[in-house]
Amino acid sequence: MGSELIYRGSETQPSSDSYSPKPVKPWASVTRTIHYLLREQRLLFVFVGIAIATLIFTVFPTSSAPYVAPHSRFTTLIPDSITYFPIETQQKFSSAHRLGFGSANPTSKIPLGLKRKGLRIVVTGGAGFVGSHLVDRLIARGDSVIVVDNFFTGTKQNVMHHFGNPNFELIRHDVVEPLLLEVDQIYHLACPASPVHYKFNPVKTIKTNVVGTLNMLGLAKRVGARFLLTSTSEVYGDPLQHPQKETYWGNVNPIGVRSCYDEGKRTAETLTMDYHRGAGVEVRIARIFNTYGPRMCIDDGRVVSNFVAQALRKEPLTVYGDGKQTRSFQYVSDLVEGLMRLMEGEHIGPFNLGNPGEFTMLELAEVSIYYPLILLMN
Ligand SMILES: O=c1ccn([C@@H]2O[C@H](COP(=O)(O)OP(=O)(O)O[C@H]3OC[C@@H](O)[C@H](O)[C@H]3O)[C@@H](O)[C@H]2O)c(=O)[nH]1
Repeated sequence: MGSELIYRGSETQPSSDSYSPKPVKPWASVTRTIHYLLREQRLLFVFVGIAIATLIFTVFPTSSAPYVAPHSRFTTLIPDSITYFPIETQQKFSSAHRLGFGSANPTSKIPLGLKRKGLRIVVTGGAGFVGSHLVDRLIARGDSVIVVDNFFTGTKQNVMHHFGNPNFELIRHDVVEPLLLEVDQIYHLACPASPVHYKFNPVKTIKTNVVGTLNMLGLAKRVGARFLLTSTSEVYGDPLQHPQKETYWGNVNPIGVRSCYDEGKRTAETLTMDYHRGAGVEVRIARIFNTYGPRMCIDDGRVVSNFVAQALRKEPLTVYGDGKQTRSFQYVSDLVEGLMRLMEGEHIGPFNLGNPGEFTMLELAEVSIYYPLILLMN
């Protein structure tokens, strides 16, 4: 008897034992669902739910909406060229911007507990006097920095304290040649800035300013990076207004010995604004005034380093002309602070970065006699 209770799967069950339910009418389940929905105003709740969802998605569009440059006066879309990159890269890039991390909107609040995401930043001329101080600050902030420098006026010594840091890379490269790097921001500093250096090879100087800036703007457009041009107070030339405001168009000699730099930077500014208007690149323009500080070469040729070196050597100070020409001077850390704030801020057109006070060269000479003494006492 017991053995008969054991189910033998392989054996065919007698057809008389098999259960055969009544065939289901195909429309029965549909009518049941309709009845269910009509009872207790369930259909009404469904419609109310749909209406609420539609309202939410209309008022707060989701991440599938295309990114619109928040600071652009022309609210242009990020260029299609971002599709050159793998899908993960696109997602990383676009989500970083939408979340407001790093660059998109400095005023947007980062959710509590979420650490600021490090940016990938290229600094052209990053081994130079100003560039190396900027690199120090960016690395300290937690960003990944790629320095691009041809070492014409920059030196490895200025950045060698970062060698071995995984967030730091150094590329020997001249910006007059194109370069493709995947980055979020570009600080474009590469160009000799001291009159002695930029007059050394004027054709190379203007080429660096025009072709070099064109290449870096092309890179910014291609990868959707924000671009900062370091321009100069020299775009005002021999100014007829004091102090110079950004709205002043300047008084520049187009054929003088300084024109390779002055006109080169003016063209670089033009290119920068045209890439913004024409291609939607997010741009910043810093007009940098005379800057001094550590890592300035003693043979830089600019007036501060000349005066300090001469005073240390107890040589007479070389005041050119009548010494009544004026300049405004700023310490390098103030400039770097200004560059970073400008990059993260909203201002798109040119912005003066310099101390508002103006010194004559005669006044500076007096200060310089005492300044080296302070250095020696320390
Ligand atoms: O030994 C010197 C050197 C310079 N000078 C004078 O000091 C003034 C300042 O000259 P600098 O060589 O320091 O440089 P400039 O102020 O002309 O330009 C500098 O500052 C602005 C930056 O954007 C430029 O890139 C940078 O070259 C000039 O009038 C110059 O003739 C001297 O009187 N003696």
